[in-house]
Amino acid sequence: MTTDTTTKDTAPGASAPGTTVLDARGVTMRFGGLTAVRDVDLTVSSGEIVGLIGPNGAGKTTFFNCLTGLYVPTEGEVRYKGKVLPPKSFKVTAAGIARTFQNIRLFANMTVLENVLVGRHTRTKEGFWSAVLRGPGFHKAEAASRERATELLEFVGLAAKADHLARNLPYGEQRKLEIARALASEPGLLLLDEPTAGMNPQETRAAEELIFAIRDQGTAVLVIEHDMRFIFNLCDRVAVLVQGQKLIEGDPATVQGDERVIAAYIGEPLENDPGAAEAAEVEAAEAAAEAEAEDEAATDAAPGKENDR
Ligand SMILES: Nc1ncnc2c1ncn2[C@@H]1O[C@H](COP(=O)(O)OP(=O)(O)OP(=O)(O)O)[C@@H](O)[C@H]1O
Repeated sequence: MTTDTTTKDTAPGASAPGTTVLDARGVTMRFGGLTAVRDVDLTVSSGEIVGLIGPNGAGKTTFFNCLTGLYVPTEGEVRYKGKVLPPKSFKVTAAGIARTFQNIRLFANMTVLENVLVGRHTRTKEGFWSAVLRGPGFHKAEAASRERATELLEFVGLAAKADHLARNLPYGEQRKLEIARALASEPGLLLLDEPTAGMNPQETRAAEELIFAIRDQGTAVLVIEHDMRFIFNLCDRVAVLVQGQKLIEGDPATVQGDERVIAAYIGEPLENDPGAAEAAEVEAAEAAAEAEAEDEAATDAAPGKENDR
């Protein structure tokens, strides 16, 4: 299987290179007493890949949900191509923002091609149910949609599997199919939530190539990922969230070398960290267990000790 990354065509939703497509300002999201995202600013421009990283629970997915209409931010504003986003996810998709999810959400019993066709429903007069139920209106629009869907499957390297059921695809290909389905809505901004989760190194490399190709077609990309090597290799710019706040934003080399980022990832307790006492307790228990194991090993290795195995 190969990914056709040679095409340099411009994507239908693309803007001129360098145009700001996403402009999030002061985004704050509270759940009761918990502030999951606090006062985050972020822009993404056409032709750019931006990474959003941070330790578990840092607020990355919550921030994504604020960009896609799944959540309405408690405070702040999100603009797409200059317009404030509508507070409904299907309207956000229609406006031009598409996403994939941390947990793959395909129609497992539909074919690969049908999954992409469903992704086109925001771009056809026929709605979602028409695509699923194949009503009369569907057949009219089908030819054009089918052609575009086939192009997208070629683009992601799945054309040969168009008639396979989605559930029969290997994991890496299911992720590619999710991306093809997201691209079917002709986005100007693609949000990828952990696109390489569960992938082997080969699949990760293929995903990287695919995302570069998407960027090269003029689509802006914002990606959440825990695989640091992947993110620093892929992104033009990286923003780091820690405890809901943006710690730093910059080019990969700057972010990679920042001591605060390293501290956040290795779990160095922050000042007034409420979890610091528990972390110290766990650390002490681990050290004690390690010392005990070392003592046992030393006793076992002592000369004259009978080997009882
Ligand atoms: N719907 C919700 N209701 C209440 N709390 C929530 C909700 N969604 C997220 N949270 C909390 O907000 C915080 C941020 O969670 P979020 O999932 O955005 O982090 P994340 O950076 O995406 O984490 P991970 O890398 O583990 O996916 C966490 O403390 C989480 O428990």
